[in-house]
Amino acid sequence: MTQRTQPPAGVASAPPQTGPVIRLSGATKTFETSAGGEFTALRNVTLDVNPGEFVTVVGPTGCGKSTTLALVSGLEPASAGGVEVAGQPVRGIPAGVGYMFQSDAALPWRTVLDNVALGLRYRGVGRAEARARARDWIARVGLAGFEKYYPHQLSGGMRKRVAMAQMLITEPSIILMDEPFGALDVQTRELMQDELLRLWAGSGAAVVFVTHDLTEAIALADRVVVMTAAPATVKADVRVDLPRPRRVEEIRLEPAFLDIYRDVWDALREEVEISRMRGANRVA
Ligand SMILES: Nc1ncnc2c1ncn2[C@@H]1O[C@H](COP(=O)(O)OP(=O)(O)OP(=O)(O)O)[C@@H](O)[C@H]1O
Repeated sequence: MTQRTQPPAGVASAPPQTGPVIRLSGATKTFETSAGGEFTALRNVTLDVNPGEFVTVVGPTGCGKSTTLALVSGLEPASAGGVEVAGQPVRGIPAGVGYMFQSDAALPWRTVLDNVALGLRYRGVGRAEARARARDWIARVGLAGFEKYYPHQLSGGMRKRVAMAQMLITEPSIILMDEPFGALDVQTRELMQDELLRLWAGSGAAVVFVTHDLTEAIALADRVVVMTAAPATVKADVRVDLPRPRRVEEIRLEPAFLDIYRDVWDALREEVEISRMRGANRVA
C-alpha cells in the first residue's frame, strides 16, 4: 500500500498487530434448510486480511459472500474450520468491528447528529462528548449544516455519508461492508467510493468489501478475492498494484486497471456461468 498519510485526529491507527487481523482457515458453513436438509454455503475458505489492507470480495450471486462477512462478524458461527479476528477465535461479535450494509442503519426518528452520536452513546461516552465528536465526523463526511436533519430529508448519497460517519466514529480496526453503495446511481456511487477511500486512507483499518461491481472492486482494493459458485471457496486472489491516492473515475481508465479487470473477469466468468446454469435448471 502506498502514500499513507498520518491518521486524522480521532481515527484509530493500526493496532500493533503482526499477523493478519482476519484469518479464515478452512472455514465451512452449513445451514439447515427448511425442508430439514443441509445446505453448504461456504466450503473450506482460507483467507488472510492484514491490518490496513483493503480487500474486496466478488462472486456469483448467492455464492456465500455475505455469509463470509457473517462469520467474521460473529453473527454466524463456522460449522468447521477456523475464524480468527486479531489473533483470537471469533466467539460472538468481536470488538473493533464496524459494519456498513446496503440498507441504511439510521434511525428515522433521530436527527443526523443523534444518529451519528449513537454508537458512542452505546459505548458509554457522555452526551456532550459524543455530540462533539459526532459534529466532527459529520463535517468530515461533508454534511456540516445538516446536523438537525432527519434521514428522510436527505438524498441517498447523503444517507450513505451518515452511514459512514456512524461507522467511523467508533474507530473500527476492521470494517465490513456488504454492497454498501449497491442502491446508488452510478455518479453518486463513484462519489461515495472516492469519499470512502479518502476517509479510510491513514485510518489503519482493514476493510472487507463485498460487491457485484468489478470496477468498484478493483478501484478500491489492494486485493480482489474471487469466490466460486456455491458452495463458495476462494478461486483467485488478485493483487491490485495501482498507486494511491486514487480517484475512481480516473483509475478505471488506466491500462493497468484494464489488465487487472481481465484477470478478475477470467477467474469470475466460469463461476458466473455455473451459477446461471444452475438457475436455468432450477426454473426449467
Ligand atoms: N441463515 C440462513 N439459512 C439458510 N440458508 C442461508 C442462510 N443465510 C444464507 N443462506 C444461503 O447461503 C447461500 C449464500 O448466501 P449469501 O447471502 O452469503 O450469498 P451472497 O454471495 O452474499 O449473495 P448475493 O450475491 O445475492 O448478495 C444462499 O444460497 C443463501 O440462501
